[in-house]
Amino acid sequence: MALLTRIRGPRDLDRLSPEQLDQLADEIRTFLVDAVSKTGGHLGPNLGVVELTIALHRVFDSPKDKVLWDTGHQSYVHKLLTGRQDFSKLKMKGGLSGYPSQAESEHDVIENSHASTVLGWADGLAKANEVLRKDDHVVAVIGDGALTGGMAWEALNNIAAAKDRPLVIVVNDNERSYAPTIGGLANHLATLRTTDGYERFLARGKDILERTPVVGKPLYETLHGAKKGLKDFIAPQGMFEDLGLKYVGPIDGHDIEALESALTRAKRFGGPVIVHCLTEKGRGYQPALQDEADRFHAVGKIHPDTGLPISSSGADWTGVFADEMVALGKERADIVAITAAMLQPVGLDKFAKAFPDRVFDVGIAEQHAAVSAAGLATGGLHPVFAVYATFLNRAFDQVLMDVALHKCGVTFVLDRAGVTGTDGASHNGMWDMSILQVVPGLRLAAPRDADQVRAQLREAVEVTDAPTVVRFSKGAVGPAVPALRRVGGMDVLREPGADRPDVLLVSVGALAPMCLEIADLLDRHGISTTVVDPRWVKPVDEALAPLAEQHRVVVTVEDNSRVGGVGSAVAQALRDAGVDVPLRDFGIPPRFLDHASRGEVMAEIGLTAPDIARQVTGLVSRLDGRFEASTQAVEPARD
Ligand SMILES: Cc1ncc(C[n+]2csc(CCOP(=O)(O)OP(=O)(O)O)c2C)c(N)n1
Ligand SMILES: CC(=O)[C@@H](O)[C@H](O)COP(=O)(O)O
Ligand SMILES: [Mg+2]
Repeated sequence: MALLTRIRGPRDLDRLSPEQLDQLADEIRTFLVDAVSKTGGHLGPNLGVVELTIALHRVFDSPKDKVLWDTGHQSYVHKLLTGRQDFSKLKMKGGLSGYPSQAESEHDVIENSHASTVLGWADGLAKANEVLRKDDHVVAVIGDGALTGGMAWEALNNIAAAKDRPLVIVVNDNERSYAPTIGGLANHLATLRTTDGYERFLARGKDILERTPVVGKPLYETLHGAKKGLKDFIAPQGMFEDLGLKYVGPIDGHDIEALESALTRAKRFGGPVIVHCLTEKGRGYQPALQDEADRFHAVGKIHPDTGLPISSSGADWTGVFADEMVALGKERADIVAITAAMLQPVGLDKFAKAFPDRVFDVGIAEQHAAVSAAGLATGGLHPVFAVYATFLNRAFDQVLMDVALHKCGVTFVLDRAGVTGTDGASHNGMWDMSILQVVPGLRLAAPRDADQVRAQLREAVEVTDAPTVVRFSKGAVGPAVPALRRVGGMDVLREPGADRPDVLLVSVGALAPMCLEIADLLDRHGISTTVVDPRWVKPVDEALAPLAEQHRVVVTVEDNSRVGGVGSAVAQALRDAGVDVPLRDFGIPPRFLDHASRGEVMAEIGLTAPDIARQVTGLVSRLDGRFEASTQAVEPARD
């Protein structure tokens, strides 16, 4: 790492020779494989942008110039070149974030990790430069996958309209999101990729053309003068230029010299310009290149030599869903699946293999996925849209106005719900149960174990006149949590050992084992507890209020924001039913949570059995005190 360790900031790149730059690129790849194999992280995307990042930081002057990354997962090389080379705790508590982070560096302008936002940011920053008469440059790097998101096109529509507002858009085209990028845009990029376009034609022939005079001028200048007509003659430039954006490319994204030349021209252009760079995801690392599924998009800890995972985790929630979808698909020909560019991560790859004609990858387009699902349902099918909980945030209006208002039978399967931890604030699935509470008719299931995932998915796809949601956690699924009996639609998981129970503990989803542990701890303090799993947390089960009435305190525990979540809904249902039992809701505080392991985050926010048991014990003793105090106060009066 002779060169890399000497790079403290982007300007240290300026003095390196072309040979040294190539050596630096090699060192960076070695560093990435070595570091990320120890911690896990986004290996494939970063291996693909090594030369591009070097070139960007040589041509532009960050942080004066703003370099933005969409989605943000490929910013590791940028981190390495901007003074952050300690990757030993990548994505861990106290270590580097897996995404751009303002707290880490002045070179990180935005903190992003939800895709397709960067062109909007760039548009705003470029407009601010114009209004404030600043000459800083704005550069937005966007992948071919992120470019499938509708927000990117809303931004392009604005960007293209201002011909004199400088903005450099680098399209990092590696032909893949996780899997190969799909759709008309992907096809168009493929055409541009293989076309010997105008730029390339001119660049290749420049020497000859400059030496060839035509009517007193070199042919090169003559051709430049002819511009558009000539371009169309050589190769249609397609939609970027038709939109009004200057197109430069395609450029070999692993050739630093070619990249610098293209970026320098783009920087001088004085208007919006697209620089189309061709890169290879997983470049230089055989295990990644051989991984057809996702080119090591995001790995756990791996053996650096083989790329094999260090430990294979047991059955996970996603896998349970994946298998049940295949079973359902065999039973019902009307069930179809939708993914927003995450076929494998959400477990729909098995369904796709079994029923290739019944799965739709819509690109990184959650809003469109929801509306398209409404169309599929109206057309007579039952769509299951499997998506990470945090990414459904994007499609709230579509769930409300298209799916729910139209009473469409669409099932949303929310993977990675609750605290996910290491991906930081943006990836925790902690808002779904709040935002979805307000959707009329929507029913939401939070299965507590694998059996319940299967059972509740089946119940969900039976619903034909409303949206249904099934949400589950990230990672390994725990052992089955048996029910003792059913009250209404709810499972009683633990009966109180007393005639007059103290606490009704309402457990949400995967937190069932923790709630049983809380009940055991309370038992040791003489507090008797019923633990109930409502299974369907929206609407609140009608049997809950009568059950609550038999207890002295209701406690809800959920891995969702405390604001507007299940606890709030239960409190409202009890009020509506005229049940006056004190309620204490435990959930995630309404703040953005720093990256750390799931366990560390849960401990930090007090979502652990000992923490909750301590607080409930305090609450019950305070109630006891109040009861005794009011008895004492009343007694003298009676005398
Ligand atoms: C709104 C949203 N949906 C889904 C994702 C998950 N996701 C992260 S990266 C990625 C693929 C990005 O592809 P591309 O932009 O081409 O970048 P590459 O990894 O190929 O470099 C997806 C789907 C996300 N981050 N944000
Ligand atoms: C950048 C992004 O949004 C995804 O790549 C995400 O980080 C993957 O998360 P999982 O590792 O939980 O699949
Ligand atoms: Mg890509």
